[in-house]
Amino acid sequence: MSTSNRLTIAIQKSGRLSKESINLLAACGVKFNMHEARLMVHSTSHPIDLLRVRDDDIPGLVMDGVVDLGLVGENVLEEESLEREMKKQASQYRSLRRLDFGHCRLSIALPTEQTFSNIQDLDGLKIATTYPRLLERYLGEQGVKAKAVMLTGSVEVAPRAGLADAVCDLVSTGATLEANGLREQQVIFRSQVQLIQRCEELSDTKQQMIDKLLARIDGVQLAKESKYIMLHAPKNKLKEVEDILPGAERPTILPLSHTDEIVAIHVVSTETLFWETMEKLKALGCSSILVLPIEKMMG
Ligand SMILES: Nc1ncnc2c1ncn2[C@@H]1O[C@H](COP(=O)(O)OP(=O)(O)OP(=O)(O)O)[C@@H](O)[C@H]1O
Ligand SMILES: O=P(O)(O)OC[C@H]1O[C@H](OP(=O)(O)OP(=O)(O)O)[C@H](O)[C@@H]1O
Ligand SMILES: [Mg+2]
Repeated sequence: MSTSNRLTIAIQKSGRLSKESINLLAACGVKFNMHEARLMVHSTSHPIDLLRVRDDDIPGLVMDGVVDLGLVGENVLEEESLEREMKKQASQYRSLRRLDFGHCRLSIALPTEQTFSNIQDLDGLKIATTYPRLLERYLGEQGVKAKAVMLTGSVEVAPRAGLADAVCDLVSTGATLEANGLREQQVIFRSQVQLIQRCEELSDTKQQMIDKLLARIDGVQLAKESKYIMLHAPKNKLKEVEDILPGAERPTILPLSHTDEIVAIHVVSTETLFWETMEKLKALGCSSILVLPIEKMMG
């Protein structure tokens, strides 16, 4: 695989990260004809192949140099790194970008009725988790002597099933913990998706493709954070308007037909335009205030 000039990217086959991984590539202009059953998918627009696997396998595939790139949560990435370091296996990779999806945290949770005042209360407990290395590292740092019990799924039922006293699992909204009578007590790791690359030098062709992809990813991320703001403003209030517009250091000012008193202002802003600011603009005499999403950006 690594000798060909086709770039290989490992993504999660089906789960929390699948859709957004595909969407990110699509937003970068890399197109695929997805078929649920196909584990290897060739891009129809670029010499890029997708390998659709379980997310747990992605860090290892990159670290072993089987694929060139991988999109994976930092929780899985760090767990695999620690595991491999312990076993003295290859654990190197290059972090290319942190991406704005798959945000979650790894937290220790106890049954709601159980009291918890500080981390030492975990001493002597059994904690069920899919991330034993991350948990053991945290407990070690805190000097807590608790036991990690490895479960690959349904971690939240462990206390009720009598398998453990507590859990250490991924949390986003907290709904899963609540539904299982558990209360989040301590965050031990915060995670989002990373794009990673294997360490060995790649051919110039592949590296150029990656560099181009990264520039596009940056453009997509920037566009996601930015808004295009348009409004009509009284010419004699321009200074006040510019002062309250977020990120409006160099706005475009355009004349309007049939009037010398009003101009159009266009500005790209990476900050949120809050309702309060829009109301202030209106009070200054501005009108036709539009806030539009941006699809792509390049500096
Ligand atoms: N509730 C959540 N909100 C946001 N991101 C999450 C959430 N839960 C998990 N994630 C992130 O998404 C990744 C994949 O989660 P998912 O539940 O799909 O994994 P999985 O069940 O282990 O799937 P697989 O079958 O691929 O092993 C997690 O490793 C984490 O990085
Ligand atoms: O705090 P919440 O918003 O409830 O999210 C947390 C849940 O999300 C993840 O599971 P997922 O729903 O992806 O299913 P899985 O465990 O079956 O993979 C995670 O393993 C938790 O169980
Ligand atoms: Mg998994």
